[in-house]
Amino acid sequence: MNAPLLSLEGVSKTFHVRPVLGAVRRVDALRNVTFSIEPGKALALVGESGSGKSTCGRAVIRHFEPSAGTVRFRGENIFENRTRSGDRAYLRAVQMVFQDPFSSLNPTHTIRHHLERPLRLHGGTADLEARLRQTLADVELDPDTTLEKFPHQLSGGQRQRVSFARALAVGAELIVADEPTSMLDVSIRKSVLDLMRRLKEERNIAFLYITHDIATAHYIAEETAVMYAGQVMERGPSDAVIRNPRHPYSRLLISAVPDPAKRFDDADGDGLAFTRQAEAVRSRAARPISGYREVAPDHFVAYSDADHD
Ligand SMILES: Nc1ncnc2c1ncn2[C@@H]1O[C@H](COP(=O)(O)OP(=O)(O)OP(=O)(O)O)[C@@H](O)[C@H]1O
Repeated sequence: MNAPLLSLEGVSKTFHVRPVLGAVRRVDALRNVTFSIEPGKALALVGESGSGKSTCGRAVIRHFEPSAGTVRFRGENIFENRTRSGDRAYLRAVQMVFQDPFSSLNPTHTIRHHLERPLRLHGGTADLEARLRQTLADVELDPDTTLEKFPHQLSGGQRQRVSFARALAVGAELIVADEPTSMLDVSIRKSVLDLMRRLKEERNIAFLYITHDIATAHYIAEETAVMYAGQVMERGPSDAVIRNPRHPYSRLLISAVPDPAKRFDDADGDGLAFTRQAEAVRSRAARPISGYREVAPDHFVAYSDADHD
């Protein structure tokens, strides 16, 4: 196994929500999250809404400091010994691509403007025009028809490609892609995933791929981690986790994929029984995890001491 590019060790994040009325509410958005990603590889974080996926991505881009645990990039704790030049280097090396490319593109600027600045910061002004055109070509956009356009003149898929081009322009080594295809037409999702695969293979870029679409996790990521209530329930090779999920919660999540062969213990098609069973699985999965069992090489499944109660 190569040295990881990114590793999270026991990362937790607690938010304290202060409503206008009533007591402060504690939200344990991340609880003891551990995983790592090697250069040029992808890990998919899958889970339903509110499971903590985006919080995890935001910790990696240093949007906030975890309440506990460490995040390391190339072995260095990203929250320790910070310097201005180190911060700048990290900001370039770790880029985020969001669900809605509109939110990160300025509507009043052309695509040329969006890419020129990062390219200049990263590699100076030499051959700027050629690098600009190459960067667009790298994300399969035609420089002649794209450079002078404004974001609203592009399709959703093209805009998302511009987001990836910006990450390339600054020399990203890790891209945190938070639901990058969920706002796109189904017909073009695959082409954006294909682009991500190509960036991995040809540019050695690593991905933390955040999604609730487990089928796409399999397509892009060597490893998959299933999250629920801020905890990783199961992680391992995507094939193993998706085709042979071992944690009851992973089975429940995967049963939601429209594949009749994978229904969650619902042989008689009894919807109510399924709902009851699902609730029981969720409430057990929300208990604090005590540790992980390695059920197959690099395939870890959470257990809780409370399960024996
Ligand atoms: N800034 C914040 N303040 C308070 N609570 C927060 C904050 N950010 C996230 N949370 C809470 O943390 C939990 C995890 O949220 P998170 O957005 O990480 O989940 P998610 O799996 O990415 O969900 P989604 O797919 O809907 O984005 C949720 O209960 C959310 O309400």
